[in-house]
Amino acid sequence: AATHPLWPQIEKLTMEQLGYAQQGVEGGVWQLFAEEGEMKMYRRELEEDGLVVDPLKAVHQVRGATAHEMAHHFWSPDVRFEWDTSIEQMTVLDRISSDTIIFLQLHKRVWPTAQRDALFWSHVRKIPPSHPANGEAYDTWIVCNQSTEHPDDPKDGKCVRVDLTVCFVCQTFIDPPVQEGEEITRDNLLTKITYCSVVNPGGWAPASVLRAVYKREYPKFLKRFTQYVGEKCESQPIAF
Ligand SMILES: CC(C)(C)c1cc(CCc2ccccn2)cc(-c2ccc(S(=O)(=O)CCO)cc2)c1
Repeated sequence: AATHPLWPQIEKLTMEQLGYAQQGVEGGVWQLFAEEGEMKMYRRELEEDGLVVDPLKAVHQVRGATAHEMAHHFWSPDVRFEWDTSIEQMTVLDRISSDTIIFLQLHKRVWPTAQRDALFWSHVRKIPPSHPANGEAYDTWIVCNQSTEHPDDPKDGKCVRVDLTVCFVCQTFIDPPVQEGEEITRDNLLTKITYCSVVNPGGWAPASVLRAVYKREYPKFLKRFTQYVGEKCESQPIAF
């Protein structure tokens, strides 16, 4: 896989997105627009040639599942339909390697906008702790989704292509800490999640509609996804 032509871009963007996700939301740049329990969703108002592109950053923390389990289920094509209610069709155009897939997905139409699709590579990777000394015991996991081209792109012009850059970064902490030799149970797992997305809708869509979709859909999506993974994993052995 390291020889694939996309590899340098995948490597570069994944590490850039990791840095971006780990930046705080201080400084007044980010506007808190939704808060539900541990989940906080921020956005920046940004328009590109009259289109709403509003970068989004959501932070959440959940108990009972690991960063590995969260990232795997976010990346895996096998379970995409179980949690992502915004898509109508999904095709795996290419498997670049065991951790990188090229997806083509058709999203459900959102009235009154035209139907949209997305073609992107999706890469999942674990990042070893950078400061194992100060108790940062577990790996950080990241999924990075980036729009790309592909020879099998149907390009039938039937719908509008969105341009997206998405990253989903998670890290697990053992909280409360367990004593030496004591078994870690799912009750000890605390996973912090940062979800960042910049999606150019790719064609005319009223700012009011897009912003309404953001406000409505994104909080639901992240809550639904994390609940789905928690329920799916609760009876399984813990995958760190
Ligand atoms: C609303 C907007 C941000 C522009 C938007 C519009 C549409 C297309 C559907 C749609 C929605 C609303 C208005 C028009 N079209 C899709 C997405 C989108 C695609 C992918 C991902 S992902 O995190 O990679 C999970 C894999 O599916 C998240 C969001 C976003």
